[in-house]
Amino acid sequence: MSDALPASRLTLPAPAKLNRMLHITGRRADGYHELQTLFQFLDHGDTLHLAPRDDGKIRLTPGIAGVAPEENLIVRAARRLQAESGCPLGADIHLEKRLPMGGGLGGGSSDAATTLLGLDALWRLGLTLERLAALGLALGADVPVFVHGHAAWAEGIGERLTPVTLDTPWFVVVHPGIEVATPAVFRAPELTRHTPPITMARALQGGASSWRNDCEATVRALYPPVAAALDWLSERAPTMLTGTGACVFARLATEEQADRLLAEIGGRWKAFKARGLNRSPLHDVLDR
Ligand SMILES: C[C@](O)(CO)[C@H](O)COP(=O)(O)OP(=O)(O)OC[C@H]1O[C@@H](n2ccc(N)nc2=O)[C@H](O)[C@@H]1O
Ligand SMILES: Nc1ncnc2c1ncn2[C@@H]1O[C@H](COP(=O)(O)OP(=O)(O)OP(=O)(O)O)[C@@H](O)[C@H]1O
Repeated sequence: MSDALPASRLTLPAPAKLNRMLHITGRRADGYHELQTLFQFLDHGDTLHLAPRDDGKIRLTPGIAGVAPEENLIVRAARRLQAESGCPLGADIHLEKRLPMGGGLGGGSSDAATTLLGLDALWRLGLTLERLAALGLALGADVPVFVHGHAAWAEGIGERLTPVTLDTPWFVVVHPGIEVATPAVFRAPELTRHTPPITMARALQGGASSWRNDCEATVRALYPPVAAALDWLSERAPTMLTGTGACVFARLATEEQADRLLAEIGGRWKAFKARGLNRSPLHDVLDR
């Protein structure tokens, strides 16, 4: 690391993810659930602007309503990176938030991963993706896939990753207007926790029409607005829940079909269209 303050500043994407399928295969002694899931990125997400500071302070603007600065995953990621590397530099970080919170789109995890990779570059630390992913895992189960930046088959709690290449359809993502608390879904007694593990080859061979999300029945029961959005969209295109919700996504073959569906949704819900991506746009920008 050089002594001089690096002059550069970076504008970086923090893309959303979808869980194209999600099975719950068990529960560990610490309460965390063993999953098998396929992660894919979207060409839609938050944007972070990062600039180094020479006084070691981490300043985030604007804050997120309801999230204290020291709890914000961006600030926590920056502090962990300082602690891990001993770097004396700080950062000014400006967040353009587009992804709904508690949406199952991994917004907070993606913001954390973009912070780790962005500050590693700005502070010229040269940490490996493996080390950054290990740092990130302590912040959230979904951080490692955003750090590695490739669509993946994930096992464990989401940290054992194998890169995959999935179909890249268009999606219409609908936010049913409520926030789902991930811990509440994982605490629910009726959640199915014993789907027999399958091989990655079998999951991929079945293809999109065979994929499902084990959280769906529980989320439907706990959050009727999610059930309503799933029912309405399913009549128009193959539709699934991402993560533990609240967002649901319809799969379309063409952008025109996505536009038609968005038009039909009108003002009923907040919704956006996006294309599935097998490589994170963050890694395209940073060329990692
Ligand atoms: C379900 C997924 O959306 C799939 O992508 C994610 O694994 C959830 O990731 P996340 O929102 O980053 O969740 P975390 O902040 O790691 O965990 C929130 C809470 O959900 C529960 N949790 C989460 C992940 C997991 N594999 N098992 C769990 O039981 C735990 O009670 C945990 O305290
Ligand atoms: N930078 C951040 N962006 C969003 N949420 C944050 C951030 N920092 C902390 N949080 C907290 O994390 C919680 C989960 O946010 P997030 O957007 O990651 O949910 P999610 O899309 O459901 O994620 P997942 O798919 O990983 O379950 C929020 O409710 C909020 O309290």
